[in-house]
Amino acid sequence: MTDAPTAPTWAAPTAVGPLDATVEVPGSKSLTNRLLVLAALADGPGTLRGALRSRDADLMIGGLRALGADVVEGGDPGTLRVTPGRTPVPGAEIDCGLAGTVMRFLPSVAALAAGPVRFDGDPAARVRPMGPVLTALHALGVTVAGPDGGIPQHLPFTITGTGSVRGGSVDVDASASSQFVSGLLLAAPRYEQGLTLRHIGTTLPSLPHIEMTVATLRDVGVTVDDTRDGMWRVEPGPITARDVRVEPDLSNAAPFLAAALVAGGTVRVPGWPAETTQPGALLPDLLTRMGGRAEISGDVLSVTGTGEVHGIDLDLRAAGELAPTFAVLAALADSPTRLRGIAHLRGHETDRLAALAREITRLGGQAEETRDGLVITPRPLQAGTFHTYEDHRMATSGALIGLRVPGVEVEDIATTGKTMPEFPAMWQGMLGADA
Ligand SMILES: O=C(O)C1=C[C@@H](OP(=O)(O)O)[C@@H](O)[C@H](O)C1
Ligand SMILES: C=C(OP(=O)(O)O)C(=O)O
Repeated sequence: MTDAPTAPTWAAPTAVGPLDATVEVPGSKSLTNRLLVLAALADGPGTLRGALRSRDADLMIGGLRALGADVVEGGDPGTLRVTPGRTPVPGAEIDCGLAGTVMRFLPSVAALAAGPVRFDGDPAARVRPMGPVLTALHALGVTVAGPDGGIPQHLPFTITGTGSVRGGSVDVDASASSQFVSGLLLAAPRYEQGLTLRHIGTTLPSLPHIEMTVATLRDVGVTVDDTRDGMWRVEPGPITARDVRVEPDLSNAAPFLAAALVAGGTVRVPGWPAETTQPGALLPDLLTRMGGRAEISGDVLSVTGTGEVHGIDLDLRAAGELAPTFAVLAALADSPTRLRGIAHLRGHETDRLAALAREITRLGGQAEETRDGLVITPRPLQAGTFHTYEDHRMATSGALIGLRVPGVEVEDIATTGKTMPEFPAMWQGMLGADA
């Protein structure tokens, strides 16, 4: 196991005392990218306020522009005015970067174009699973081609539409990613017969993210029936243009709130929604189970810790994107932890189960992969490089370990730009230090 970083490292600051910080987190990636897609397919111009500006959001904006939508900043960077193109433009090239939401949400939109639209992304994106969404589009009469013949299972690929999509019924195995379902449902109101989608896999991750898709569709006037488990029916019809405010990204609040448990003291996040479909809604309960105290007062969530962290047995199927934060919390706990239900993390930005096990072990901890998760047994940790594999949540997790363990160097902290470019300054700000 080599320790040589492949990108510059960032010296993670250690906490010198209990925290007392208020951290404003930027807009939700998942909501921003859904609302952008719906705005681009709507019946008139619409506006997003408090939208995330980050690599994933900019890639979504770039993809939608390539498909004919006009997206402009209105005043401040978080205000985006979106004017739909009359029909998606053929001949477009879409760079998905490493964004699951772009590679899984835009093929069903590109299918509405009359002509080819080519998709590609980062080298690391070319191993993320795509097969089920492309097989479904093929079954709905859309031409899908990859470099090797057959239905492609990964980027790159080309979608060639005829100007309209028939729609109808499809079976999709979404056990590798809920985004297969969300991507198909988002464009479905624009399909002639709408869409009936049935999940045929044994497990279904990230159900809150599918509920988020259903809620955002309903908010723009689309009729969705989700009364049967593992089945969704989207009726064809117009998508109403709207002026919407994006909630803060609760998953990106996770490392800051978890910091209160690691360093002791209190971290407050304003703008905490009273109701939300974001999986981060689980944070107050989960952080309490690991030794913190959570309080919601008005729209401010406060988490207070003592520096003591307890191990947990946790099924994170519904909220896999929280797993990196909880894995490193577990490495700093006073008893073992088992994380379950997250086999699909092997297809995230990197194989997160392997990456977390390797990096925790590299610092002297004990973390083992199981079939569907991790078992982490606390051990004293030591200085070293925390490798991040172009994964924003690995980078924020390395910072969290560094609060407690002096001498942690986080490789490529800039990779947090995927969803939170301001992370290094926000982290220093939480510690009361200058960036
Ligand atoms: O639809 C979304 O916005 C997301 C769904 C989830 O994907 P998976 O179901 O692939 O885990 C989540 O992990 C990802 O960060 C965002
Ligand atoms: C899995 C994640 O991202 P993506 O949207 O690229 O799938 C994530 O942000 O944790």
